[in-house]
Amino acid sequence: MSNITVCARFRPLNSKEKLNGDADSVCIRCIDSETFVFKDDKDEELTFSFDRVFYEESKQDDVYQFIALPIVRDAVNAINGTIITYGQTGAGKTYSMEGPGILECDEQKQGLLPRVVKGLFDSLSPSDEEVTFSIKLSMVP
Ligand SMILES: Nc1ncnc2c1ncn2[C@@H]1O[C@H](COP(=O)(O)OP(=O)(O)OP(=O)(O)O)[C@@H](O)[C@H]1O
Repeated sequence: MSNITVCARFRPLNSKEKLNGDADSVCIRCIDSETFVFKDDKDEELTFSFDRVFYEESKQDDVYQFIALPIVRDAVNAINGTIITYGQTGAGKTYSMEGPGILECDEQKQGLLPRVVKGLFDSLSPSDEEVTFSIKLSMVP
């Protein structure tokens, strides 16, 4: 796998979109876990491939396991990693990163940030007394 992993995630329709009948205009057709077909407004079909495509039913943990866990494992070995979300407003960037809320108690709904913090501490080996870890957290308000 290359050093850069690029994924696409589709969120489910929200209640307003369902009421509007937007389900009929969904223009994405799943091929497999790496490829989907997008039908444009001229009914032309375009095929897109990514390292992984997360469809509507994808779980927060699926996203964590594929995208973030390798980075967490590398971080413990002093290898830098970055996760960037990109998409139009309402696409689901915050949901993927934080979950429905940063203080979300339902573990299944927790996004990448709380999972990464937990994964990081779970990955530190307390048995090796020769190694010390320094963990710093900074946030841009
Ligand atoms: N995978 C998902 N499953 C369920 N709900 C989702 C999912 N992704 C997003 N949502 C919901 O869709 C709405 C918009 O998502 P979110 O706020 O994450 O978008 P955003 O890309 O961060 O938007 P903005 O750029 O405007 O901040 C929220 O109500 C969120 O809970």
